Amino acid sequence: MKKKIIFMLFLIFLALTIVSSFSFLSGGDINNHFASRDRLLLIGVTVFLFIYYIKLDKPFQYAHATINEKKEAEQKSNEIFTKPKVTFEDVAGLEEVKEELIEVIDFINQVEKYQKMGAKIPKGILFYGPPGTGKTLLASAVAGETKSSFFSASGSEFVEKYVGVGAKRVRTLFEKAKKESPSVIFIDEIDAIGAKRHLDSNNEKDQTLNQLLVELDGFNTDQTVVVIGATNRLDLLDEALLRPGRFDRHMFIGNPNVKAREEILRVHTKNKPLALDVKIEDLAKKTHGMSGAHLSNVANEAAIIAVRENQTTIAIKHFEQAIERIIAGLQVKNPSVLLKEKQIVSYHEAGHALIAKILNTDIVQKVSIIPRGQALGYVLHMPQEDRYIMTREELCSKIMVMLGGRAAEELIFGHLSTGARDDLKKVIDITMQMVCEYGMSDLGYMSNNPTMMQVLGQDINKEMNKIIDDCYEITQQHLKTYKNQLEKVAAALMDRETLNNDELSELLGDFLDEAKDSPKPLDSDKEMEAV
Ligand SMILES: Nc1ncnc2c1ncn2[C@@H]1O[C@H](COP(=O)(O)OP(=O)(O)OP(=O)(O)O)[C@@H](O)[C@H]1O
Ligand SMILES: [Zn+2]
Repeated sequence: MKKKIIFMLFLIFLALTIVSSFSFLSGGDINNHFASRDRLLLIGVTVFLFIYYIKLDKPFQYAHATINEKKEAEQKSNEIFTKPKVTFEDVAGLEEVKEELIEVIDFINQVEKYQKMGAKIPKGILFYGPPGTGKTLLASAVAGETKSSFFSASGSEFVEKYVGVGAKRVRTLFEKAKKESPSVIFIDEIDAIGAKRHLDSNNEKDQTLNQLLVELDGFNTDQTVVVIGATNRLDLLDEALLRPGRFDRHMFIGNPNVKAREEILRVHTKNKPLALDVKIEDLAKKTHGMSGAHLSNVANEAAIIAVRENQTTIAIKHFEQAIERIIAGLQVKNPSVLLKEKQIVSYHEAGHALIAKILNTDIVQKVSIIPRGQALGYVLHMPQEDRYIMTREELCSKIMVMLGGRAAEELIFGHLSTGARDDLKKVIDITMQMVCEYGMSDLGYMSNNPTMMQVLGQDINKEMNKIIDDCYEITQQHLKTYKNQLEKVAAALMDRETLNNDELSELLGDFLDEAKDSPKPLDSDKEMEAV
């Protein structure tokens, strides 16, 4: 309204200015003092009205919008919470993680019991692992099991263009969660706010992260709020976030093995009419490398295909079509390539595990052919004790374990594959240190000094190759001697996809039964050896 009036006034004054100028140009009296002063006044007022109108139209309005937008951004989403009905029964597989979470659940359910003993509630839990593996599902199951209020947010929701808004939203979220306690706050994609703070220092993001840290440090013991963060990239997170008292419990949520895939498929076909020819065990075998989300998709797609074909039940062919469709979407290789690759990876990992057993190096905690990150399979080692000093023999043993994969492939298939790339990188790193830092070669003492390294380049190479060749030969010998065992382990991996230390020992019988210690719970200190 105001804008309109100003605009009208502006038009009137503009018209007056034009008329007066016109009369002046067409021979009005130049010396008329009043007329000339009036004209100037007219022009002045017109210009003023024009500027006022423009200002009213643009910057004022923008400022207004900014405040509104900012307010809106502050209030956005995260006050909404639910009371999930999901329980651990709906989460298939992931037994180790569920076991660890039971402790947290017990804590929430019986706070007083723990408080009496002066125990503090575990505040921050971090789920990490590939997408679609059930991190969100698991977090809502924790809330479901404890009848807690469930606040779900995504890290990216906190990333705002206005400084302070993200931080304010974090604060409101925690305030609300405390009010609705017991609560579980789930922050997906936590790396969006919790990424390392160095390089691209972004004021708004830093403020948000700082606020999150303040909140994590800030609850009292009488407020039962558990925060679960999830990320696909643990390595991106700022260390401050991972410190004790904050997100100090890290749980890897990986892709399911064959048994877990079977269970997930059972969960997702529970309420679907299946034809008699559907064998879930077989479907599980055909879906190697898929995540829980893919499997839930397979079940849904199969149902859709069956409906489209006017069937009353879902048959195996519908599942097969669904699997093909999802595999095509994933651009995964066709099943026959997949099978061949699975075989190579099985022997490769079996090679690592067997050599580790023979040489009695670190405890093999788990050997698996489930893809993880870039790796097609992996062996998890658990150092037997904290080591600060290693002998030459021990370093050689480490190298041999790493070469075990490649040696097994060569022994069984007669050819080498690209799968040992990461192993070789690590082998080269260790040998380089042995030669150049620890003086463990015929070159004797030498320091890691660039000039010396340049002069001795060729010799260093020769010494390194000598060590690697020697180690490789011994590794091959071992695998030849224990080829039966190698085949046993590889076959078990083909079938079960993961073996823990006990299963491995059982499989190998009395064969060098040295690794008696039972596996310890997962933690981030373990060494992971990629294919
Ligand atoms: N272990 C599982 N048991 C049953 N269903 C599962 C499991 N894992 C995944 N799913 C199915 O996949 C869907 C997606 O899983 P969810 O959103 O929990 O994965 P996520 O790990 O949080 O993924 P992202 O990292 O992409 O956020 C779930 O809703 C569920 O249907
Ligand atoms: Zn390997």
